[in-house]
Amino acid sequence: MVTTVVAQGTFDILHPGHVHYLRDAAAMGDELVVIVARGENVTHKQPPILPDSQRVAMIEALEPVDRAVLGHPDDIFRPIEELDPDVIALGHDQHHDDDAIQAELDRRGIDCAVERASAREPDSEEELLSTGLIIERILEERR
Ligand SMILES: Cc1cc2nc3c(=O)[nH]c(=O)nc-3n(C[C@H](O)[C@H](O)[C@H](O)COP(=O)(O)O)c2cc1C
Ligand SMILES: Nc1ncnc2c1ncn2[C@@H]1O[C@H](COP(=O)(O)OP(=O)(O)OP(=O)(O)O)[C@@H](O)[C@H]1O
Repeated sequence: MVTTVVAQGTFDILHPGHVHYLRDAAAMGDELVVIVARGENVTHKQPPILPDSQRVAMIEALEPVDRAVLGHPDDIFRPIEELDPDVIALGHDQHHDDDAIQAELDRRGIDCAVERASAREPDSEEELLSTGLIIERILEERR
């Protein structure tokens, strides 16, 4: 039986931390589907610069990813119901509460584990493993 893993995030300006996360998530099962957050739903930090369709296309082009889909506008569990994954791989710093997600999966009758992916640390002082930090660097150096 094929096991499906779901990863999710904004993925605005791509960097090696994203690749690490998606490789880690892919290693948790046989196929990896990525739910890309709608820009309108990214309210806990600055919204993405790049449009939804461009972020989906870039994630789908990455080697560990089998499929990328744009998230639902109102109900983040709707795509999960449709995809029926075996594992949800949360990013190491994603603000979602693991137990709350597990409780909602149970409530909806979805048999799925919730795991945390590992973090990748910068391998040099110059490396920027955060979209927010890349944008800060651009604003500092390209005014
Ligand atoms: C299990 C799960 C499912 C999600 N599904 C959606 C979705 O359908 N639509 C959406 O806009 N965001 C969805 N999100 C939220 C975003 O992927 C994301 O967590 C957040 O908006 C972006 O912030 P981040 O990149 O800091 O994680 C989901 C998150 C989780 C944990
Ligand atoms: N250095 C990293 N190591 C491992 N995972 C990462 C790293 N950076 C981002 N991720 C993961 O990639 C996913 C998408 O990240 P997101 O789009 O929020 O980018 P980000 O670079 O963390 O952005 P920002 O720093 O602006 O919040 C999240 O699940 C996050 O945990």
